[in-house]
Amino acid sequence: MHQHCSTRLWFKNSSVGALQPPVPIVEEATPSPAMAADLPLYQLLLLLLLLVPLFFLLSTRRRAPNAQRLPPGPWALPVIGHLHHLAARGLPHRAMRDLARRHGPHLMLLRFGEVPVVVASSPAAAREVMRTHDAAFASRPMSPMSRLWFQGADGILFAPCGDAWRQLRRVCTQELLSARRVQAFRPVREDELRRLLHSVAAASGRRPVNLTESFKTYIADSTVRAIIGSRRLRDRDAYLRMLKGLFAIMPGMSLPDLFPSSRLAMLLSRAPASILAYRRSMRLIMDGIIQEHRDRTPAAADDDDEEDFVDVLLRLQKEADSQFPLTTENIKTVMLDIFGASTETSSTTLDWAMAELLRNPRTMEKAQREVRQSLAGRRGTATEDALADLHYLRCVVKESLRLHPPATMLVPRQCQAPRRVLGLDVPAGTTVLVNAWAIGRDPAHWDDPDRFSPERFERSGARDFRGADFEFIPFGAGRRICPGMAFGLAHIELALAALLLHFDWSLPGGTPAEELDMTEAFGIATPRRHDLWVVAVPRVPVPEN
Ligand code: HEM
Repeated sequence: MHQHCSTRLWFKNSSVGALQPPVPIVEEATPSPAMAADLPLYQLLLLLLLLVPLFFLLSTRRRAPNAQRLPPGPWALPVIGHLHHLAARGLPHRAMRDLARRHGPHLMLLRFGEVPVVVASSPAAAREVMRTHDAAFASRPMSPMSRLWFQGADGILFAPCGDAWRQLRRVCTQELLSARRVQAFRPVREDELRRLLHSVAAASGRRPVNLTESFKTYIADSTVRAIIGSRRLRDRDAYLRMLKGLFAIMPGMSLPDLFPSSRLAMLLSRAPASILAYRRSMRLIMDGIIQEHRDRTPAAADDDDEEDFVDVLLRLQKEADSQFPLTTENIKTVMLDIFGASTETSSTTLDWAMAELLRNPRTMEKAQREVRQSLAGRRGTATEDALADLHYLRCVVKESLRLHPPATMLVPRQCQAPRRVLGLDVPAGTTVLVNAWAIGRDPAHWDDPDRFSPERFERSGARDFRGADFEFIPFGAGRRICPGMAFGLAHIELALAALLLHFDWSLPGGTPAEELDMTEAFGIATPRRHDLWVVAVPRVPVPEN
């Protein structure tokens, strides 16, 4: 399949395809049969050389009714395909937006090594992929490195669409990340928030605080507590380092993933050995956690609301009917999936939101006014009951996710059966990326798209991110939409409200707001290039307990 697609693509974009038949020149150069008889041999050969490609071009055109109409794309090189276009243009979501503007504003076909990739860059194309043809595009590509990592226990995040994924998706939406379970973890969130506030308060007024690091700790500790019931994840820092290293290999850009049919790529690349080493070490940590949970007295996990994710998964493993048993390997993958999907996305969103507020002091003032008026007298701090009244704060979070969706290109999908999308053919097996970042900044759908303006979400009928408005899709849409939205937003809104309530904020050394560097870095959740160092001045005392 790959072979077939890439061959077509190369032909389509090769110089033969690009230089359309210059008809007048061909007509001038085409002699009559009588003339041909007088021509010397080399001129005849030249004529043949001109006519043969023309013949093929016309015969392809005549076959047009049955031929595939593939999405357009820029010119490709042999072997590497379009990778050079990306290498020359900085971060992938920006490079692909720029390429799409010139070559395929809705759909664009690229080739990464051997792998055909379609990029959807408009709300119309995103709607086709994630609503009209949702079932056909609901799978994920399984690259050689993913296969090595999962070894049959695919989990949920990167799992191809099938019965095993469906079962785990149900476990996620109905058990692990249901509204009731998110609510049950409220004391954990509030406790971790207190730690965050105390660490900021301890430094405030005296030295700048690294908020980027504080956010990472807050989200990671709260997520770990939800998963394993304790913040004592053995080898936590080593684990986080491994996760980072793993995500640097996994997004399909290693040599074996770019050339899946090549054994040489597998032999030359260091990725397979790294994947296996990470797999061994990370699963060892998971084994320890699972064993501890199995060894616990049943009474310890008796109360439904006290269960952590591992308790739930082990309970379901016992209860599950035998058609799709929940294997221990699968439980480990789900633990890793949830940790990986939750931590970077939520902490990066918090980081961007605070950075935008610092860069836009009037917006910061307005959000603080709302928070302080609304929370005045309520237990002296931010609690989750109060969040429902913070309409402007919610708009701040939405605007931040519009400008800085952590998953800029969502999570890759794969086309399972050939589909015609907006009049163009997407062959089965094609990887599909949706450029959510470009869609959120598209001037055809957003006024002044690069400006941070939460007010745009205050208007009635404003867009929402729950998968119905395809101009705004930071959590994706359709059957693979993020099931952790409520869990993530609960952390983000609570922390923002509390930080705006208790402190006033400025940049170290009196740096003017507009000089805050907002450059993005390459990373699994597209973080800011530099950590966010800030000065916090206490306004409302942080309660002791
Ligand atoms: C700001 C926070 C977050 C953002 C922006 C985000 C974004 C996304 C996106 C774009 C996808 C892919 C959707 C698609 O393919 O259409 C996704 C999938 C997923 N997310 Fe999130 N996410 C966030 C937080 C979380 C949290 C906190 C959790 C878990 C606690 C989580 C768990 C998952 C899982 C398990 C999937 C895979 C779903 C599947 O493939 O069926 N996410 N997320």
